[in-house]
Amino acid sequence: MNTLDLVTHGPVIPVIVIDRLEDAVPLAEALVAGGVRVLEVTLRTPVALEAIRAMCAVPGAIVGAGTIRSAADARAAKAAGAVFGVSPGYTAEVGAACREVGLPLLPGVATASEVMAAQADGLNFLKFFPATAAGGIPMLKALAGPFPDVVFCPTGGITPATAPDFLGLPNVKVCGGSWLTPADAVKAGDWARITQLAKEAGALRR
Ligand SMILES: O=C(O)C(=O)C[C@H](O)[C@H](O)COP(=O)(O)O
Repeated sequence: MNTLDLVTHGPVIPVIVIDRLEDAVPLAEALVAGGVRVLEVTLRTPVALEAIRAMCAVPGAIVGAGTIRSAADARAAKAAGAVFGVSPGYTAEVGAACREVGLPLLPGVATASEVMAAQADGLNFLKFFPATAAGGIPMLKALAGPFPDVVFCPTGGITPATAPDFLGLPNVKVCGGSWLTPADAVKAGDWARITQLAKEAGALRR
């Protein structure tokens, strides 16, 4: 798989935090039912790898691991069944580990130097993180000049209200965000609400 294939499934990649393993499968099913198949599960919680393993069995789900910060994270994500990895920033170590284990990487960048480092390692589809705090739409427009060959997935601080403006940029093909899986909805097991949020995200135009 090429990470750019991920953009063909819809305009939003949900960023998911799983605290309770038993939420993993119903949450993935709720998102897929709403038409959102590409799922980024952050490695922020102790059950994240087990959650990835469980979610991979959900028909239609395309499960990746977020918060890849080290070679060990890349190896663990691959072993858990993740089909892509997302990192908040980029290091050559993480890039090399992902290549070694065969985990397509969507690496995070926030500056021109980081774009250059990622491109030097052959990566041209990049997460712009933290999108809003790091300059938002003006920054993405500015980066389009020197980097016409880079496609971005802005993530961080994006809302349903601001997503359409990001998605309207020529160098943005998809955006990421946690709003599809509000913590209170997950805690309450309100899967219908998550399916509805997924449907609304899928309808955002780009
Ligand atoms: O753990 C990670 O590496 C991440 O994935 C960071 C997330 O991309 C942002 O936290 C997105 O979160 P929101 O700003 O709530 O949409």
